[in-house]
Amino acid sequence: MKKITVLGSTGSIGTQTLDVVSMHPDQFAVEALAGGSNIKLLAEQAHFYQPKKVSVGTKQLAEEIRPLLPSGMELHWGNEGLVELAANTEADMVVTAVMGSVGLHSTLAAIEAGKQIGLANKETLVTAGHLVTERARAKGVPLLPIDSEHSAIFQCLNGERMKDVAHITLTASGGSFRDLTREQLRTVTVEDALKHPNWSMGAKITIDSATMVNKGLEVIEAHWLFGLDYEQIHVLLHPESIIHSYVEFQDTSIVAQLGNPDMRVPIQYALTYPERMKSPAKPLSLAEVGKLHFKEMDFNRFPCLRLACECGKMGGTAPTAFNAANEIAVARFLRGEIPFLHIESIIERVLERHVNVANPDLSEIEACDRETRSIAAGL
Ligand SMILES: NC(=O)C1=CN([C@@H]2O[C@H](COP(=O)(O)OP(=O)(O)OC[C@H]3O[C@@H](n4cnc5c(N)ncnc54)[C@H](OP(=O)(O)O)[C@@H]3O)[C@@H](O)[C@H]2O)C=CC1
Ligand SMILES: CC(=O)[C@@H](O)[C@H](O)COP(=O)(O)O
Ligand SMILES: [Mn+2]
Repeated sequence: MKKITVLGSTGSIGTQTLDVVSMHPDQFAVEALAGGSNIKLLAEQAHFYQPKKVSVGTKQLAEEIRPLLPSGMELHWGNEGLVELAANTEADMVVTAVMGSVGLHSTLAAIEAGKQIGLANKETLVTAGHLVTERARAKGVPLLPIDSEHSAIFQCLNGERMKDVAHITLTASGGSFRDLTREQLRTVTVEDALKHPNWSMGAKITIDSATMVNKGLEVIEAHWLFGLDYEQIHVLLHPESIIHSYVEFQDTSIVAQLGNPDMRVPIQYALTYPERMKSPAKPLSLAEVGKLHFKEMDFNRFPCLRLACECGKMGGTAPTAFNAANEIAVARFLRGEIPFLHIESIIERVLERHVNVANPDLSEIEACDRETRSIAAGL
């Protein structure tokens, strides 16, 4: 039995991770579950999966959930709760599925405790990729990608040598507004933005997909996961999200990973790696699909992708600032405080002011994250 801890168990990735666990009850057991504010769902999960520890977002929520939990179940809260569940259990793997750079400390704690990481929380690698990958290397801990594009690349690279890779291509659906002009983007609503054409995901990543920030975060994530130069990481528009990403080798051979858009496949691969098991996902029929479409990425239509790549290349605290500005701007958009196009202008203005710190340590990353959030909230 592989013991799994899920941080962010009440979210889109978290619930699908638990679906995968339920599909293979003889293979997986749940060791600990952390949610944020959805205490009703977390309590249900606690009764069903019987984890040893549970954590919620705040002390107040801990008081509210206590009577709903099985008696005697160990309960934690806040960032300390996430760290406790990440490090102090008998889990073999920690699935990092909280949203945002709040996941950084718990990911580092899980690595220090020698846990395998099933990595969905891409913001962690964007905000502090050099620290996370250095600690994972030092501890001999694998970072197993859950993000669909990175899982695809990981699968394409199986048994290959990195020196044979010419470049990789991350595919992008184009998001909710892919057919709109920039002029039309001025008046789009939150409701429209939350309708992703292919994937059902949490609110923040769905907005990131519409701004193309998601692909920018994924370029930086790929840089750290696969140790590739930014010039070797390409992005291609592919509206169907059937080819999840691909690798081109020095001899011009291309190896791609395909499937219907269903996150349970990459989640399960991270959990079972290097083995494969049956999945409830619908098998892909290329005959039914008929045609696939591709288009060059337009960096003027999607300026956030250009900004993210520039920050990635710059390194230091630039990606930290990019990520923090985006997290605040998206939260403000979702609350109805700013129009859609202000997400990118907030990121631009934050970056204009940003003073880059090269090779930052954890406290410098935290300071940049905190200060950027405060600036972005005031713009
Ligand atoms: N959804 C997807 O298909 C994909 C997601 N990802 C990445 O996976 C991560 C999760 O995404 P997704 O599942 O969509 O997001 P959701 O918003 O659906 O879920 C986020 C989870 O994190 C919890 N959470 C949020 N803030 C805190 C906090 N401060 N403390 C503790 N828990 C917290 C939420 O709890 P609660 O709801 O109880 O408040 C919820 O369980 C993101 O980094 C995203 O980029 C990557 C690829 C695909
Ligand atoms: C499912 C997944 O991995 C998301 O990150 C997805 O990639 C979003 O789609 P686009 O960013 O391509 O719209
Ligand atoms: Mn993705």
